[in-house]
Amino acid sequence: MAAKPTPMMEQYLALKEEAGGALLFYRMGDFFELFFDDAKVASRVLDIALTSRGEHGGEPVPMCGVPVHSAEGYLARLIKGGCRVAIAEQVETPEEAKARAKKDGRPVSKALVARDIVRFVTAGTLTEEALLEPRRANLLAAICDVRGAIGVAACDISTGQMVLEECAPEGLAAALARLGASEVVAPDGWDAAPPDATFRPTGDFASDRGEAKLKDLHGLATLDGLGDFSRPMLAAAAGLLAYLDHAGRGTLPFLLPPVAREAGTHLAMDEATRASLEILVTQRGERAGSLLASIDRCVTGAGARQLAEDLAAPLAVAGPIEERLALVARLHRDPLLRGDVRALLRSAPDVGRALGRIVADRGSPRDLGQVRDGLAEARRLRDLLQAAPDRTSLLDRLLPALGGHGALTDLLDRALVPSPPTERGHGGFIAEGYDAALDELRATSSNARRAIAALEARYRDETGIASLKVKHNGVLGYFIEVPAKHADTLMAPDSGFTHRQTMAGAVRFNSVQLHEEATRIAEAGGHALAAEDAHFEELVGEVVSRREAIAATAAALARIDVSAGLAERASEGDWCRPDIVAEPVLAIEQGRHPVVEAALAQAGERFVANDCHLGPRSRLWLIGGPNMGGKSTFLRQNALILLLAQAGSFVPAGKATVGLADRLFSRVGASDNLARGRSTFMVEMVETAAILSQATDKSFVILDEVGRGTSTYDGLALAWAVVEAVHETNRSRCLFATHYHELARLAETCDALSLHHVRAREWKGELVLLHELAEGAADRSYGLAVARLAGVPKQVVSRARSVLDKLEKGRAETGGLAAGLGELPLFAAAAHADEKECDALRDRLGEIDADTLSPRDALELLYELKNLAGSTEN
Ligand SMILES: Nc1ncnc2c1ncn2[C@@H]1O[C@H](COP(=O)(O)OP(=O)(O)OP(=O)(O)O)[C@@H](O)[C@H]1O
Repeated sequence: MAAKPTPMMEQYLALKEEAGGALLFYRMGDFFELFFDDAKVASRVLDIALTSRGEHGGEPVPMCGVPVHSAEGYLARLIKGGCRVAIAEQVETPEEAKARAKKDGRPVSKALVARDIVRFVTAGTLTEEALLEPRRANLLAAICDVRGAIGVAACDISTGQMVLEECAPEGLAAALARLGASEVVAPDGWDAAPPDATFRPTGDFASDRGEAKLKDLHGLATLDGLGDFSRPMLAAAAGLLAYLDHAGRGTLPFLLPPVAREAGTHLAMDEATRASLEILVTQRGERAGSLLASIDRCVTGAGARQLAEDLAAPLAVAGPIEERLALVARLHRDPLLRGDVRALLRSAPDVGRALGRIVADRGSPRDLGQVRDGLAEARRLRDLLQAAPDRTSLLDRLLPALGGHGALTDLLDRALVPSPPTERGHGGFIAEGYDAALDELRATSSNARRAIAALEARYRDETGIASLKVKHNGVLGYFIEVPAKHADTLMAPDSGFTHRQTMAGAVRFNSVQLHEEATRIAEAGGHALAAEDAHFEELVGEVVSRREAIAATAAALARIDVSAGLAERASEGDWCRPDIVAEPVLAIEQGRHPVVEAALAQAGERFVANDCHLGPRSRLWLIGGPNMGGKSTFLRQNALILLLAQAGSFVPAGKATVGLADRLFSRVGASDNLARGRSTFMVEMVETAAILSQATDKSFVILDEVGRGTSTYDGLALAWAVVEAVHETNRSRCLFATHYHELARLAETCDALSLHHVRAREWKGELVLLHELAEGAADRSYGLAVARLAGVPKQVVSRARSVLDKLEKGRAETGGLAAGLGELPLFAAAAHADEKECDALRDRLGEIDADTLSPRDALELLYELKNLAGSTEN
């Protein structure tokens, strides 16, 4: 029979049950211990030793532990490793536990300290400076379905921002891709949720609870003043708030009033487009090499976070884009002002995140210091900008938010030392002169310290022992120490010293005077600590009461940093301000790809700028040319230019006119893509299907070698049909790169399609890629020349040459791959023809009176119908 679990094990198991899927950090003295499977997971993720302790059910219990004082670093690694952690703290002292046991009549010696889970630490609920990346937002999102409409609530509890939105079920993946949340919460058993979501009870996602909770949180009678929130939005908000409440064990973090995100105000991009354009991270998941990394010149973490948000969700409305552009232009024109602004911002701490910690009750004296310094810097920035001529409308709106904190900064200035510590418990952060009583207590301590120093000198004199020292440690407090050989003098009964401890080479003593002085220090120290603690609470209260105004200041600082950073980037790279227009055009002169250009510059090479002119009469460009010729680069650079323009940035071009797009699509051919579980060709087709069903005449689409993941004939046929569909039905602006020369014949039937190619030359047998775009179809592929360039052995290339000669001869004789396509009706006509055949089938079916058919007639009819349908099969 297994032994009964110990009381401690019982307590552990109950807490573990409460922790559910989270690892349980069980506080034991100076350590957080983990047991059973939790210990195995943690020892693997943290690479720490797995030991065991006692037995449970006859088996040794696996265990590992981390010291409390360095727990943050371990937590960070566990969270990065995809774990969630429940922190179980001791919630009473051993003395209290004993007293409780005594009261209940239990043996005092076995009294167990009560423990409770005080917090769940999860990827989306972090506020600690050490656990957060300064330049990345940390979002928590909650999603749910209310009668077919999806509600999405997202917040960044490190800064308090909260956004609610609604979308169609098909839009959920794109919304989540845009948010890039660290953690997603969804109702139990909802299969449309991402599999790695945190699932919570369905009852948490009730819209009326969401509404009531938000009103309560912000002290409002109605939410109408904040925006128009739909039921799905409020249901998602309810799920989000319930999860935060659960994670914080009843304490909600800092949340600003929610903002409703309106549909149609932003440029829509799906997950595949984001991935292929490498906007925030590259396809390998790294920031270096992304668009963001190549344009981020922000000098503050908050600015970098805002820039990432701007790039993830560019705008689709001209007014706000122009406002952002005007501010970038103002700072671009004036390098001196820009330099001053950036210098001020550089020394501003992260006010938003410090505020987030303070409001969440996890703030430190250092956080108060950061709020003080950040607000002071904001005021200086306001003074600087207010004195500058030609302020833009955005700046005029931001300036008031930079000031208005005079009373608070004065208070913090007077109250805090210049660099307050991160530890609140040791005091030392309240400035001298702020509180006379505190100063007195400190004076008492330092007088006593001086008295102790004087005692040391006196005792040396009196005993004649020059090596006598007064020391201090955590266990004994103050004591007198002499080398063992002199101990006898102090051991004498009338010496005035009392023996405390004998060490290897030294002996320790106490004296009445020393004890008195030490007590004075301890008492004064204790009172001083209590006084500082009370001041800390008051100051926190002051900051909390102004939290919305402080958050507005933090947001204004971030926006100005983004604008100044973009202006800096524009002047570094000679970028231009784009003209934003409503018509569906994209006219780029001397456009460049910011990431490729920077990479080439590092290698000492020059990027060849190219023009792009898409408009109603020429909205689809078919681009051919050799491998490595620069087709993909050209496609992407134009997509990025449009994206940057709509995010309110200058663009890497000599001149740019950008017609606002509602959606941006980017697809790369199958083999360029990383395998994602499905066959690469399947992925390509799924993504192409999404474009054909969603792109509009306001969208911009780049398609790179669609169809190359399958056989030549299938690939060509698909590419042909896709180009026709985009041209005839979607009517989007589109750049289409292809290796199929045969597609050039589409120019004969599609009037808004034009042919282009990237230029190359063979010179003295070598291939020279000019990376220059020219009009007209590509003359040949240069595939073999590229293969030679890449180092394919000579014999293989020359063998390929003879195979190619044969193939080309065959093509000349038969008319090639596209022979016969001349007679093919246009896409729209073909689609119509399909409908007709389908209708014939329907008509015939309609004529049938099933009740009167004999079995023989039925069989014949089946053959007839099959025949009819046969003409539509392929
Ligand atoms: N405009 C340019 N100026 C200078 N170098 C360029 C330019 N465009 C591309 N390149 C260089 O050529 C390389 C290949 O470009 P890219 O991938 O765009 O070619 P591609 O035509 O799409 O090739 P493939 O058909 O093989 O996919 C780039 O990595 C870059 O180094």
